[in-house]
Amino acid sequence: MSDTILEVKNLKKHFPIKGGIFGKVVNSVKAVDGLNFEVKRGETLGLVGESGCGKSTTGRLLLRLLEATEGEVIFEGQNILDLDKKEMRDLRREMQMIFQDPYASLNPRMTVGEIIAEPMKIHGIGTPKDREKKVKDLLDRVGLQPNYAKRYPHEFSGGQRQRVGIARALAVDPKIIVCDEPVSALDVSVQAQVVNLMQDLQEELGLTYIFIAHDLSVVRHISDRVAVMYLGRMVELADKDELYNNPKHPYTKALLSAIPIPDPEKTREKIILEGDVPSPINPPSGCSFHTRCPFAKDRCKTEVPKFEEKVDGHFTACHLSN
Ligand SMILES: Nc1ncnc2c1ncn2[C@@H]1O[C@H](COP(=O)(O)OP(=O)(O)OP(=O)(O)O)[C@@H](O)[C@H]1O
Repeated sequence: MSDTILEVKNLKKHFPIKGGIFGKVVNSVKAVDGLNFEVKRGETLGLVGESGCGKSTTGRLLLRLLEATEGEVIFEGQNILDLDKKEMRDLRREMQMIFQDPYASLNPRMTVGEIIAEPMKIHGIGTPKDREKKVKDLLDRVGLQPNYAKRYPHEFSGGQRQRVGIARALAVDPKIIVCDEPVSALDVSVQAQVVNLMQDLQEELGLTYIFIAHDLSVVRHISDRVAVMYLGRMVELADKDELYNNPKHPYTKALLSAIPIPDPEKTREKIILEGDVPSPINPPSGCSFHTRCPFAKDRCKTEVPKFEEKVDGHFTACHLSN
């Protein structure tokens, strides 16, 4: 079995912007603009970056909940963007998603048991009795009482609802789960419990996670490797300790400047981000970060830096890093 479970090549999503009375396409939002990376089997790849950099769009493209404008998403050797509807429906079993807002993503009119059983029903897995048993097992596995199956989402706390969301994702025995800000809406104390549960499940079931989050401390805790996105592109990707201890891209350095370092002996270069994030409708030429980069040179204004492996496993897209 290959070590790589997912491979992404030149992935793009440009949302058209229509204008005028004829609704002609006048421009586009370059939400995702040429991603190239791999996900290793059994790892957690963290995906971070400021609001609007394209994290959620990337997550949705990987599961083909959104159609890509260009590129390839290769899951276990097969480009999923080439699959027809039926083939894609079968493959969805292998790839699930956990959402940020566990309340919005759970149907309030269905019992928790029905919610968790629904993906199994859709994929024609088991008899009603098998499903009932699996629901109870799953509730137990995510730390909820099996008799909660009869209750409705509004009867649960935020943390419990997210546990239900996790149980629903696990119901079809997926290999990979895209977790889109799964703990951002929860209280800090509950966040740790849910993250720990996710780590235990990963170990038990050999799951692969893509973990999207704003919070760099949470990402550091759960991830094996971390990728940093800026305006639809990846600017840095490395093992988490390497990324947090030795960031190479000025944008990563700026993001990390804001979080405290656990080791008081160490200091971190402070890089202050200037200005607002430019629009993904008309991103800056060259390196799209050059308008906010304190080190930008002339070359950065015109030449798009390649996303390259500069040292073993440490990728950066910056003309100035080595
Ligand atoms: N359906 C859509 N139509 C047009 N533009 C969109 C659509 N969905 C997302 N966008 C735009 O694409 C860009 C990337 O959005 P995305 O939600 O992927 O970012 P994000 O990094 O997940 O942000 P956040 O952390 O705030 O969720 C944003 O500029 C957003 O406004």
